[in-house]
Amino acid sequence: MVSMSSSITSPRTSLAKFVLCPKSKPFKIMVLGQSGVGKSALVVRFITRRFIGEYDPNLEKIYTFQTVIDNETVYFEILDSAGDPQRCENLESHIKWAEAFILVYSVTDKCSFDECHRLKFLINYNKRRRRLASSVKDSIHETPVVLVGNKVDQTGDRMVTTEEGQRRSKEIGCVCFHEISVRESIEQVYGVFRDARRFWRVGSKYSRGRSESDIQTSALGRPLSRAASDTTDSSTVTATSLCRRWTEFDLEEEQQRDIIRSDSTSSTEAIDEFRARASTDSRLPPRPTRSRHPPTRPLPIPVRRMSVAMRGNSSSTY
Ligand SMILES: Nc1nc2c(ncn2[C@@H]2O[C@H](COP(=O)(O)OP(=O)(O)OP(=O)(O)O)[C@@H](O)[C@H]2O)c(=O)[nH]1
Repeated sequence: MVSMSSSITSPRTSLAKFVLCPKSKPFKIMVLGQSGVGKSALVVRFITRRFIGEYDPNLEKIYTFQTVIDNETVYFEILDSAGDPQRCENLESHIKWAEAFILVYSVTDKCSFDECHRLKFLINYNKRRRRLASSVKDSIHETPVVLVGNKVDQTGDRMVTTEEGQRRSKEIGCVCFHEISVRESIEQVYGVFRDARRFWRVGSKYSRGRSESDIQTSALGRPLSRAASDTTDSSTVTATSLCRRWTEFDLEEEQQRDIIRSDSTSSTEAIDEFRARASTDSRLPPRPTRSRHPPTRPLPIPVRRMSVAMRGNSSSTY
């Protein structure tokens, strides 16, 4: 159990609080995932910088917290959804409330990994319905979902590989993917919230009227990737086995590299295969016959233009 009564509020009271202070528009983020994956640990670590081992699994709270991200003060409202999301009655209304999501699984629990698929579907479903009801401008703004594989410190118990996490992140359309240990590293935890905020910011700028190409460059291209690695300190560098972050852009790049790699390793096989195909033992299927003189295209029927002498006519007769 953790005592954070001063910063814990219900959605309604916290909103009322922020209405009184118009400058502090909160950034509403929801942490979702199966029970026991470390959602409360993640949120409390972000807020207090401490790892607290045990939490009441039935406490569903909104934490309000203020910090600086990219030189900007951000007022977080973090909803830590509690317990089993399959039994949570308010899940859909909570999803509608949030502006960004952190979808957590434990790398030591395959079920929690599979659950992310369902939860992402639920997010899409509820957000899409909401967008349809709102303006066209809002509909451009996708809600960012960051996929997080937690408990990488438990190396012996790992059931989900890094590659599976990367692939899943791309399949279900998350903006980026992190593997972290809430227990081991505050920097990794901070990186998750920072990216959620960054992607949300890019999306909201987009919906305020920036061109699509601008957004793609800054959200998935070099500038943002570089910005993320700017803050990479020694702990993040040495912890490549413990923590890595991938944007969709990075994944595509890695896939392309894989393709090149696989091409180069199988080059001799490819040559052999080519040679085999080049053999004329008449077992190859016949090529489709192509006529020497392809049928000429029918010429367009000439359009006859008729000039009508209007002289002497009154146009009003038409
Ligand atoms: N080894 C390890 N254990 C962790 C880590 N993060 C959380 N835990 C432990 O995992 C257990 C569950 O953590 P919680 O934060 O309560 O998980 P939750 O997702 O909030 O669970 P519910 O409240 O039931 O939804 C606790 O015993 C934590 O101490 C981690 O990074 N490494």
